[in-house]
Amino acid sequence: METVHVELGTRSYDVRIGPGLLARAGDEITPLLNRPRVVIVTEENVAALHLAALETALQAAGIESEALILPPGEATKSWAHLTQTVEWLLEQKVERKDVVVALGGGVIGDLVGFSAAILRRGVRFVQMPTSLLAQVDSSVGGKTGINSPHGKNLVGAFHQPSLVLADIDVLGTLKPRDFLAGYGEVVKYGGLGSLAFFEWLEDNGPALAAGDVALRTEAVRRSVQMKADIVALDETEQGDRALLNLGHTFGHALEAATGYSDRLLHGEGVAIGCALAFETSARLGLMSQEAPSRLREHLAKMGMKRDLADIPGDLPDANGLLDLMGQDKKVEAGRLRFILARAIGEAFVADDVDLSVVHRVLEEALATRG
Ligand SMILES: NC(=O)c1ccc[n+]([C@@H]2O[C@H](COP(=O)([O-])OP(=O)(O)OC[C@H]3O[C@@H](n4cnc5c(N)ncnc54)[C@H](O)[C@@H]3O)[C@@H](O)[C@H]2O)c1
Ligand SMILES: O=C(O)C(=O)C[C@@H](O)[C@H](O)[C@H](O)COP(=O)(O)O
Ligand SMILES: [Zn+2]
Repeated sequence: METVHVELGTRSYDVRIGPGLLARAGDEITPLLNRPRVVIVTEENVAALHLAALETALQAAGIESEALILPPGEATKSWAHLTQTVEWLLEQKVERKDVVVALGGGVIGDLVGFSAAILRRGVRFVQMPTSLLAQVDSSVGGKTGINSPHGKNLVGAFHQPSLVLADIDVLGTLKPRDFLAGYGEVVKYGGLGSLAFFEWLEDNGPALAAGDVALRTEAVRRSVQMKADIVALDETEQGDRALLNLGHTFGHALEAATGYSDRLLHGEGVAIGCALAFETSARLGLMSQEAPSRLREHLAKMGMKRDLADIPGDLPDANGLLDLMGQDKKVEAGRLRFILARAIGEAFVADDVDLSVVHRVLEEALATRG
């Protein structure tokens, strides 16, 4: 088993990564408990596949548990399900010193983390990420929240988990589309901070997607280590944490444009968004045209969405997409900021981007949709 430590002073915690962690959950969680009881929040798909195993593991360690099972999908990151979750936690008489377990993908992790942040002004929670996306990204770093009709993740809080248990075996039950969406965030790490990691993915991506547990563990470990290093330096995104947003200014606008639906999953939006951010960087003369082409080539080899043409149904025009970007949390004094790059692995936060260039990139990308 691998452990990545997230160093945040009194809010520090470990991320454990490896096969068989679900079965060890009781032993891992016991040291955190004030009494031998936890509450679990999960969703239907994950509950059907993995909740019984978790409950058995907790029972074996003498820990009682109750579970709330929510509907799956991005629409669950909503005011309605936040209310439902918080009211259920209160009904369960969850105390300040108790621990809430979030068992699921990024949707459950974000919703439950935010519920824990506001319940009795803050209770501890453990992330048990079950999707690739949640293991490499959303379970680590403490960004929690829900979506608003105005945009993605617009209501939330920074609330760090007390422990993250990433069981690599549970990735085996993911649908290929969900696995590849998570892979979009993995590629993002290479794109933002490490050409060496990107090259490793070019070599190992297909075997990793095919199910190799050692390669999956290594991809999760390296991604989480990169995120932990950035978060330790800038927990609340005053500066360089924004690099983790590579691809998201575009991606979040596309998710809003597609109604947070199955038309476009978050990780798919991120992959397309990374390609658009690289394309914009190349048009601005910051990087060679070879970089966006190489990124797209890798996404194509993995069988992933990489262009606006890969999104089914209608999309707004370039102005409409730029409008949606106006709700991005990186906006300062009314000005959009983008994560651009000088090369693969060399991203930076750009404050003064010529929006006519972004507009042209979007128009040309939209034109390929026929
Ligand atoms: N907080 C952060 O830092 C952060 C980072 C990245 C993404 N996010 C958020 O995460 C969300 C996306 O996360 P996601 O891609 O995990 O979505 P998700 O939680 O909807 O999971 C994707 C799909 O996989 C299914 N699933 C999950 N685990 C499974 C398993 N082991 N076996 C079979 N099916 C399984 C789910 O039921 C769902 O249908 C978005 O809302 C995004 O904004 C947050
Ligand atoms: O942890 C971060 O910081 C990230 O930006 C990670 C992203 O992958 C994630 O999607 C995050 O929720 C986006 O943040 P937001 O602040 O743009 O909502
Ligand atoms: Zn993301």
